[in-house]
Amino acid sequence: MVDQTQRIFNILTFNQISAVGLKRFPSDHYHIGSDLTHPDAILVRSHNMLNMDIPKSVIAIGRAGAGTNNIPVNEMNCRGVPVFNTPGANANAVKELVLASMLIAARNLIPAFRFVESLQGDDKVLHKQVEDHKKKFLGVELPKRTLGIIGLGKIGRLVADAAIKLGMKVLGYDPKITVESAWSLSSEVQKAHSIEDLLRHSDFISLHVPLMDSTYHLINDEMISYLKRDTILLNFSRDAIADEDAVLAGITNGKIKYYVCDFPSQKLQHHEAIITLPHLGASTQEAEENCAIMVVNQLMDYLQHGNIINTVNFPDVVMERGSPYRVAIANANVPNLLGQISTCMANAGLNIHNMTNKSRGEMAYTLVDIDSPVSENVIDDLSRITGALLVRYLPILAENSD
Ligand SMILES: NC(=O)c1ccc[n+]([C@@H]2O[C@H](COP(=O)([O-])OP(=O)(O)OC[C@H]3O[C@@H](n4cnc5c(N)ncnc54)[C@H](O)[C@@H]3O)[C@@H](O)[C@H]2O)c1
Ligand SMILES: O=C(O)CC[C@@H](O)C(=O)O
Repeated sequence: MVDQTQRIFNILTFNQISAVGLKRFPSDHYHIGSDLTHPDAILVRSHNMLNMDIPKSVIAIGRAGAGTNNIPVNEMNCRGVPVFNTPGANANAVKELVLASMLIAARNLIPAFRFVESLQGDDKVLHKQVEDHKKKFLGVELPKRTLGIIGLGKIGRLVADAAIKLGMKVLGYDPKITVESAWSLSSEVQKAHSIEDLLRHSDFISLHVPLMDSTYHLINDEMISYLKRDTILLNFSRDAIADEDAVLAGITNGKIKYYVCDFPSQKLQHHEAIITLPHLGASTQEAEENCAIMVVNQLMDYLQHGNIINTVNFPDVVMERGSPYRVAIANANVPNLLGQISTCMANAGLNIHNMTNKSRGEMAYTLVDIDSPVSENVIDDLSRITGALLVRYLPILAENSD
């Protein structure tokens, strides 16, 4: 029996994870490194894990950020491995970059800057060139213009708030909006009847949806055909949410004035109407720290106590410890699993102190606190139940257990 406060957890890191977060792992019980061979958990940002062999030892993945399209979530479902993320922890950073991008595009700042950089001659020549040519960079102001926001989650609603404060009208579209988002959304955000409605009536459009099958090429030729002329399109979500060929055609036919996005590609490079940034949305000191702290706290709570908060594949399940002997079971959401767990424990003469079970789609998760120690045989029996994907015994025996 391994006391969870005594054992060592190995955490494999991909990408640069803020030290402010990493140092929350107590160094006597957590080994952190980028070259560990038998990791218990992986900490990642944007590293592409889709075609990678994830060691069988991995029981959790923590994404220090929002998007999890770089992680094989379905494969992890089959293994009963939760994929954590950090909702909202970098939302303000993205919001600020979206605001900056709207202003940069509205005032033609990139071509204006390039123009000034290209000038040659003394100050007198320079000043003349500036005054002769500045009309080419005539911009527009934001108040009273309409910003259409697709996706009103953690980022979309912050962008909406900020745009309203700048005097813009905001149209929002999010058919899957959560109750929490709807409550925190400004009443000044107008609901678009459809995505076409939003596209037809916006001067600026900002995308804030996750990349999934249903959002792949959400912005395509047809959607671009609905745009007004000279729309400014902002994509700080993911590259594949907008079809690059459709965007390029939209620029050529005058529908799109600027495409500002966080995801460079060869097709998008060296184009006057395209501003790409090197995936900078979450790259602020504050966001990196917030994400790292949040994901590390969530991982530790899961590894030591089995609690689950903020995953993309499991329900939130948190139970205060009612006894030192806890079993955590990640299971498929199928009938009679709880009955089989209880029977297995009763057959072993174990008394259940407290138990919780929740499901989300195909996945479910069960925490059971037992009044007495649980033998390895019982854990083996539980693991053999059809649909039980990952069974962990998490006893805390030390006096000072936290
Ligand atoms: N550029 C960056 O560095 C950066 C940083 C953070 C997040 N992101 C990207 O932004 C995305 C959104 O982040 P978030 O924190 O706001 O996530 P979130 O989960 O809080 O919000 C996403 C919203 O999109 C909505 N949605 C889903 N499908 C939709 C559809 N077809 N049409 C309209 N709305 C739809 C959801 O209902 C949800 O409200 C992330 O998934 C990630 O890909 C990028
Ligand atoms: O980690 C990053 O720098 C980017 C994170 C961002 O794309 C996200 O989805 O949260």
